[in-house]
Amino acid sequence: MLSEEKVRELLNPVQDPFLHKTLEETGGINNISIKEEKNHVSVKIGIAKTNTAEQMQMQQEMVGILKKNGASTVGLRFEQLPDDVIQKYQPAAEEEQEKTLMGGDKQPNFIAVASAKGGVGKSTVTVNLAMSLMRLGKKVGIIDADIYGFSVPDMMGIENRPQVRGEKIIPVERFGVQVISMGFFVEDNAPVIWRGPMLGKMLSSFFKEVEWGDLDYLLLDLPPGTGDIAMDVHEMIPSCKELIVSTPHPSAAFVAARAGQMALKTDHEILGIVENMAYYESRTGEKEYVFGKGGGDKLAEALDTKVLGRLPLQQPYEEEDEFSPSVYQQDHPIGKEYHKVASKIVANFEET
Ligand SMILES: Nc1ncnc2c1ncn2[C@@H]1O[C@H](COP(=O)(O)OP(=O)(O)OP(=O)(O)O)[C@@H](O)[C@H]1O
Repeated sequence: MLSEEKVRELLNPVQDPFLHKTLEETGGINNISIKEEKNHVSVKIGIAKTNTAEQMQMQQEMVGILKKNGASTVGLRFEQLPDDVIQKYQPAAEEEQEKTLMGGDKQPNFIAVASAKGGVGKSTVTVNLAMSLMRLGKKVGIIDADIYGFSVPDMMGIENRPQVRGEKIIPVERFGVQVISMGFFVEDNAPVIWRGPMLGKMLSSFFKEVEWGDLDYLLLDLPPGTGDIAMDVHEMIPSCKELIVSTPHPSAAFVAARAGQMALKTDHEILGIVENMAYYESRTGEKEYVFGKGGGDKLAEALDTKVLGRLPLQQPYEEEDEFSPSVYQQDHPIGKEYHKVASKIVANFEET
């Protein structure tokens, strides 16, 4: 016959699946009751998140332990641990989870490139920022997760597909940057109806199943908006910092502010804002503010951050770049502006 002490002793080492601490440490074992005549054990368990697949697994594990040790029937009830307990252990648990995200010892600095709406140049900025970081001597990877259009491979002129080595996917290297795009895995870039959970899974397999090597920076080109995918990223990579791409039109900035607000809410640091299509520079060097002016500054003020760079509308008369029309070389005026943005970003990461 099991005693209350014995039940506690048996369950003490079981781990809270979210906090990665034992139930003994979290104080998660409550109200043990034993009905001797039926040899029935019931326990109330406190864990960080209830009604999850992890809870089911834990339940099976605990029922197994108690039955193996003599209980005929087991009744477990789960409740959420008090907030102060969760807050005490959560940060360490998140760090732990992040450490194992990509398998290796060293985790890269994560940058999520976000925009509130499509077509503002988020992918263009991702690609060029990656190039500039690489030119600063950093090892850089890109995950193109913008399900509304996987534009990174085209922008970088990538025609080959990733190789598979053993169980791992080898990213495509282009101009010294490692690239994985969801577009590599869909037939002819065919539109797919993506749903939040699918996307989250896809992202996490990009972390785990891709042989990234030791990266310094991993840039995520996210779908525009503040939807599920952004939430998934926030949850998976708490240390991820956000770069927001916006256009100079004040109302565009207003929309982008919503994305930024979410980053603030979830404690994500905002690196800053890149204002794209900020002006048009005529042949004579005059700047014309085709899409208005001041949006980036307004947004920066609203989000308590800075405008890291302003990129002009690309001039149509320029000769084709050696790479591809969207990738600027180091000595190109736009390439130089990206270099400045990249340097500020490196400084941000290196001082924190
Ligand atoms: N500064 C610029 N001047 C001229 N054209 C630009 C500029 N920035 C981006 N573009 C063009 O605008 C289009 C959209 O850019 P991009 O794909 O980078 O935006 P996006 O925000 O990632 O869009 P989506 O969310 O729809 O994928 C592309 O054709 C790109 O070449």
